[in-house]
Amino acid sequence: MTAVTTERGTVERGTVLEARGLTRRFGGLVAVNDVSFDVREGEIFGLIGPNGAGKTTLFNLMTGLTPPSSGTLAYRGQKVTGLAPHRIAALGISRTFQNIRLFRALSALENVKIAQHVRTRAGLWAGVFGTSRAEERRVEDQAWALLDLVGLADRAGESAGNFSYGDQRRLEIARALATEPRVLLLDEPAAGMNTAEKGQLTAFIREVRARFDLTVLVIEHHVPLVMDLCDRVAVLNFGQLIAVGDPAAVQRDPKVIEAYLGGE
Ligand SMILES: Nc1ncnc2c1ncn2[C@@H]1O[C@H](COP(=O)(O)OP(=O)(O)OP(=O)(O)O)[C@@H](O)[C@H]1O
Repeated sequence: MTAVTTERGTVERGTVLEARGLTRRFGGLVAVNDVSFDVREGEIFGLIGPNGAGKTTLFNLMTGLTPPSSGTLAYRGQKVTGLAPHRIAALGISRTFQNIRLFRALSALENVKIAQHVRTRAGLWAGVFGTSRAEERRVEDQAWALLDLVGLADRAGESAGNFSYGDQRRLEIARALATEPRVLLLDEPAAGMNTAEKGQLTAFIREVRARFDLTVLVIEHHVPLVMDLCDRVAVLNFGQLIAVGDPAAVQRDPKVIEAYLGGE
């Protein structure tokens, strides 16, 4: 058990995710190389590293999109490596993507409602038996609440493809939250955001964590944002984990400085 300080105060929390020896090879390239770390319940855990370091591949291993060559990931003590992405999502691990994956022609509201169906009975049976009115109303109300949370309720009827990058990223977060996750993985949430939007992102992610009692993992290139936002930070370089710890200590770590300067 570890003490974690959140908006709700300091509490003792256990380990949510345990990565042990996660490795992924693509031909001769070892994109993720024997990576082990723990993520504690309720923390915001940053994943940084130079381009091509293996950050997205690690998220793909954790969410079942890419099977590991070796190694395991356990979620609350249960091994999840080997499970299909939808099974991992149903256990409570949800994510956004570096390359936004919205249904561009559909409205913001429809995008959130579709994501919710991963979780609802309606999702399983709607195609066969139709959906009950009460269920449909619950899905609709929850979708509106999520759009309100991400500040897009007044644009619920607009096509997602019309939104700015920043708004699309917020809509992606609403979609990820619609699956009622316990762990949320954000792949470069600030990418494409303007300075004002980036400035609001820290408060927004913290609010989302508190509201939904989440554990958050975030891949982010914008170092000031990572340092401000994260409780702990892990650094990947050429697929290997070279540092894990509190943001200030990681920033001072000679191995980390070398990795970043070496890449320039
Ligand atoms: N499906 C794949 N097939 C072959 N090589 C891949 C595949 N996916 C990733 N790679 C390679 O694995 C390495 C790690 O890529 P990855 O996208 O995980 O890095 P990253 O740290 O997320 O990079 P960035 O910060 O640029 O997004 C890169 O060399 C990449 O080219």
